[in-house]
Amino acid sequence: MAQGQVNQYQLVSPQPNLKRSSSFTSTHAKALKPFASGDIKILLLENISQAAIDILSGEGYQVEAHSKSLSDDVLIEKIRDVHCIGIRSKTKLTSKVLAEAKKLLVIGCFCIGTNQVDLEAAARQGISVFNSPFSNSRSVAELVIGEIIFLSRQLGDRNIEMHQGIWNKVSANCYEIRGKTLGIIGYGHIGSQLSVLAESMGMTVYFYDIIQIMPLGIAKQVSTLHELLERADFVTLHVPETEDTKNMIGDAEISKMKKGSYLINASRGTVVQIPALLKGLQSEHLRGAAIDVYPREPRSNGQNFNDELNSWASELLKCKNLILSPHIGGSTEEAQRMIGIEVATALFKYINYGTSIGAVNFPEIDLRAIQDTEKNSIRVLFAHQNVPGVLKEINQILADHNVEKQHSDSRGEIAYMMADISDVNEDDIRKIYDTISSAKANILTRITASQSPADKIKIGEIGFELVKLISPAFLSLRCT
Ligand SMILES: NC(=O)c1ccc[n+]([C@@H]2O[C@H](COP(=O)([O-])OP(=O)(O)OC[C@H]3O[C@@H](n4cnc5c(N)ncnc54)[C@H](O)[C@@H]3O)[C@@H](O)[C@H]2O)c1
Ligand SMILES: O=C(O)[C@H](O)COP(=O)(O)O
Repeated sequence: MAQGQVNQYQLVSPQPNLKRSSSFTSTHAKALKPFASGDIKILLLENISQAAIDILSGEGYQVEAHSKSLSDDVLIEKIRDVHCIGIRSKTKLTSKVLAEAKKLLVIGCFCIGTNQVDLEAAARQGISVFNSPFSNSRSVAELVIGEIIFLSRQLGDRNIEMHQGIWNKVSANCYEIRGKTLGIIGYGHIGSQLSVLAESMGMTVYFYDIIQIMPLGIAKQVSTLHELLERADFVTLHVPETEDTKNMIGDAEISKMKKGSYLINASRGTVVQIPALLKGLQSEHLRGAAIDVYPREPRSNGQNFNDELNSWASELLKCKNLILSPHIGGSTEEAQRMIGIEVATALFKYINYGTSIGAVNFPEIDLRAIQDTEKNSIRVLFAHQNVPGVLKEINQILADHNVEKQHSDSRGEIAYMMADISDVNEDDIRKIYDTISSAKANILTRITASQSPADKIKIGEIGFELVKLISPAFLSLRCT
């Protein structure tokens, strides 16, 4: 083991739903794979912040970072070999791609949206998924405020004209935003921040959400989407992509909007039907629109966005007072750094200690840190099918040992148990691992060091205790 690496050992059991290579699955002994932090491979795509790379490299992992997303073929090739993948909104982790991810333990979405990942398929394979639920909310809210002013003053068009050398000083159909009504669809992290900013600029705010939410400031919740559309001068969308929000805004909704109103979409490209938007702008029913997200988006910078938008792209580009931006709502230095730190921290805590707090598809559990009194301690992490009798079976195995602490929870079809066991020797580790990982309901069994008081040197020491427990033969079985 290279000097400076954290001595972290993880014994990863085969996942019954996946076809592991025969050498991996033939015997439990062969499946038992102690490995160090330096064996953990992390693939980061889509220009994830240096802050994340620093944290993950600092943990001793092998980090491969790419500035763009990968084609499906290359993604499948690469995902086969990694324990963790970090993505943003472009990379689609479908069940087909995940089926190839035999070693994958965890996915980090370095953004808010998680619609690009098949969350259920991931959970079924024992792969937990983390995101950053609010680190870019402020950036999106500020962008939308800017767009409201830009649209109201036709600033986008004046800017294009000036770049073409055209002086066109107009006040017709240019307005202050003070006293106008903002309609927010989706009053979550972004929608509610926006509400406060808009009110501070003299706007009246109404919002529509599927759940009852306490309004901030003097904003008012309305009970139907149509009511919101009829009231607002500006309609802005801040909903996640779900079955309900797909095609949420079409011809019928745009015709309900006030004549001369504006539409803003910085949520997901599937929420607004572009042909309907086009019709609204061409007929001048809408006085303008700002769009940050598209049904299909290019994979990397420099790619032609027209090709991606297909048939209606050229018509859209002819529209007046239409601001198009390349999905930059959350793209600020501040947001990317905060997201990098937040998600990378969740990833290493999951990899090292199994902590699943904040996971979006997995039961969320953690245990208090290991105490000095807990000598030669291991943490057993057991993701399993949520069926009756499993814990009884597992606790019969653990009953022979000193269980310092234990926590178990379920989420849908998946359950997850974490237990810290002290005073174990090499035979105990092997036996615990073999018996738990061969339980019928097993999805993924891991054995790792317990969490020390957030102190890497201490974790190293715990790992070092395990080095002494695990035979050299075990140590030579490394990640393949
Ligand atoms: N353009 C960007 O760069 C960018 C950046 C961040 C987030 N986003 C998108 O914005 C979305 C919202 O972000 P957030 O942090 O505010 O999410 P959030 O989960 O905090 O809030 C979403 C709100 O939408 C509501 N909602 C869900 N379905 C609805 C429906 N059918 N009708 C009305 N309301 C509904 C929810 O109840 C919730 O209050 C994200 O899911 C993401 O897709 C885009
Ligand atoms: O879901 C999000 O946070 C936004 O859509 C931003 O996505 P991005 O990180 O790909 O810019």
